Amino acid sequence: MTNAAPPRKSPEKPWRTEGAPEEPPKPPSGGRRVPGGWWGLILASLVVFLIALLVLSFFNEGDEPTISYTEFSKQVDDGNVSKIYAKGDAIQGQLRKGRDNPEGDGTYTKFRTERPTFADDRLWDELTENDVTVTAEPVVKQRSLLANLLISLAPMILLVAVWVFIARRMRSGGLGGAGGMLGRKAPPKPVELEPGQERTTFEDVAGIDEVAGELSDVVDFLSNPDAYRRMGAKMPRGVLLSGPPGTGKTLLARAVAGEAGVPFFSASASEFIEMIVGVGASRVRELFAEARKVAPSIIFIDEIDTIGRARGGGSAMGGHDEREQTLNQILTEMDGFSGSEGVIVLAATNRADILDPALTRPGRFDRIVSVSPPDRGGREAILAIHTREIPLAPDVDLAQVARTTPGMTGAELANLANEAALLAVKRGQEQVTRSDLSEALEKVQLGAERSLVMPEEERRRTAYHESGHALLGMLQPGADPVRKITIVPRGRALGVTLSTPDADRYAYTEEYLRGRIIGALGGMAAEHVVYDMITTGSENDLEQVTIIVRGMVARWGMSERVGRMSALPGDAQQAYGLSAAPQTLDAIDHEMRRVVDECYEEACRKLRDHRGQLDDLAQALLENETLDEADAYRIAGVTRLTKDAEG
Ligand SMILES: Nc1ncnc2c1ncn2[C@@H]1O[C@H](COP(=O)(O)OP(=O)(O)OP(=O)(O)O)[C@@H](O)[C@H]1O
Ligand SMILES: [Zn+2]
Repeated sequence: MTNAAPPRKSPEKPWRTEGAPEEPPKPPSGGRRVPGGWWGLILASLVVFLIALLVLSFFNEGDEPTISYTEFSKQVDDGNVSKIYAKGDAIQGQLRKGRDNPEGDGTYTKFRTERPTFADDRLWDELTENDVTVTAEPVVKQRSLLANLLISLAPMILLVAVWVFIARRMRSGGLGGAGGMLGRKAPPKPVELEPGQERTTFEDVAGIDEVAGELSDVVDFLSNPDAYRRMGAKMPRGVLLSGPPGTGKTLLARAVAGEAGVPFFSASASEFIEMIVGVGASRVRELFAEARKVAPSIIFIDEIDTIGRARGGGSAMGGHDEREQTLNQILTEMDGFSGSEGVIVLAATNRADILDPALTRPGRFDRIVSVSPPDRGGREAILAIHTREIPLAPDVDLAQVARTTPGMTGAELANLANEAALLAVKRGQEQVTRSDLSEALEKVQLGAERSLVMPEEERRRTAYHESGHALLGMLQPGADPVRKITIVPRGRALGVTLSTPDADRYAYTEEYLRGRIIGALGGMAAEHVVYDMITTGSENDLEQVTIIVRGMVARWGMSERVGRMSALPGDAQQAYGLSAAPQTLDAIDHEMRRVVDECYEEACRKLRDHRGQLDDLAQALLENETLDEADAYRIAGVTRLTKDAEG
């Protein structure tokens, strides 16, 4: 499906309260790797600095020892000192010839010392009495004219050198000049397609058939460019694959190349960005040149949003100019295609909404293909692909696994299959069984178990916290069924309650969203109702609540007072610098608080009304640690409200 209109919301991840660890947040784009060139520059400056130091020390021979003021005083009294330089209280001096080895430890002829400010001596008189030549100022030894010149000019020379250096890089695009010194990376290498080698095809991609279909004419063109050329037909130059992480965008691009049997060049946009302006652009140039040499071919650029985000938006580090130059170079290269050259650029992003409109203009990435997480059938097919090489026990039902994994992406499913296989190996089995799969699923969904000995008191409180989530989830009409409750610490969480929908969900009602807020507040409410106190254990819950309520009030028009508009920016608007008026922000704040307060009150009230069931659940959790769906509903005495829509 080519999406001109905003895409429907894709099915959401199963939600969990006290969520197990999410993927670690990616660092802000733009600066995601330490640019090699920058290090080179630092190294160069260091070398220059060292040389300067060497030159200096050459002119500044001999380090005088520092002696105590007492000794100095004595030397003066003994008439050993011939002359001194003084600046403030710092004194440098020289001994008379032949008097250089006065008593014991010293073999110095020159020295320095510091006169204590409180020294209440008659230094001047002593000096004159003993015939010492006194010179005030330059404490620093007189240097030759040349050395002085060098020192004063050194920073200037350094600056100019750096400037010339950067300018050269810019002009030569990093190809000539001192390029080698900066450890420039080799241009991206194509993935060779040797006859014997197994190549990725559409067979390896499942669950996104309509997307593969959309790309089939690209394959057609690549495998037979002459036919298109004769007809004078123009192919799209760029196709943008847009979708959440792990949905198989890279896999698809590879499959297109594999199907057509053409070379595949892949690069991640963040690799282009260097601190030094011009390097990214030159890398782009090289990449396209390579691809043209062996055309027809495919260039795949991952994370295109790193360089392709709309201008004027909040710029990340990594240099605005560099990003813009790299982007411009890509656009220029794409404009440069005559369309029949046979180089097609596929790019991937999970943030199509923030892309610079220049990228999606006709003749560039004018075809946007959105890749969504797979539906139930798709999940089953993906599981089948990733268990092709895994011996499955007869009790394994992939359709059933697919039913219990709404929202999971291809990458997550691949991971699930692998985890199950690992478990089977660990247990010394010949085949992967149903129970391996369900345990692997638990691990993937809830996070890995942690062996953590919890004080009894805290275990109890956790049991009530999770029971609060679970009971409210079960009581809420239309809420996602509770699948699992556990007080075994997992990931960063002390306990987890997992709810997943029966069927894939695409849009949400206000009632459902309120239900989710109430459920998410259930943990805190239970602690409040049972212990009359709250703990820090609800941080993650509150984050979820905030995200949902912000959406309801400021983006989905569910508050009368704020009105039917997207008042708070989504990223697209942020990129264009739109933001709400102060009064609107006030109203949003007020409304968000109101909704959350209402939900919290309702959560507490419901838990008080159903205190018996709450106690039963908590007790069962303390005894069993983990409850599955059937147990949970039975113990709470709640009838399952939703029907299994898909199975
Ligand atoms: N539709 C699918 N069919 C089969 N396998 C899939 C599918 N989607 C993902 N996978 C599996 O997940 C892996 C990771 O997917 P891939 O790297 O292509 O995702 P992506 O969308 O490019 O992710 P990202 O945005 O993080 O780069 C693939 O190598 C493949 O094993
Ligand atoms: Zn919680």
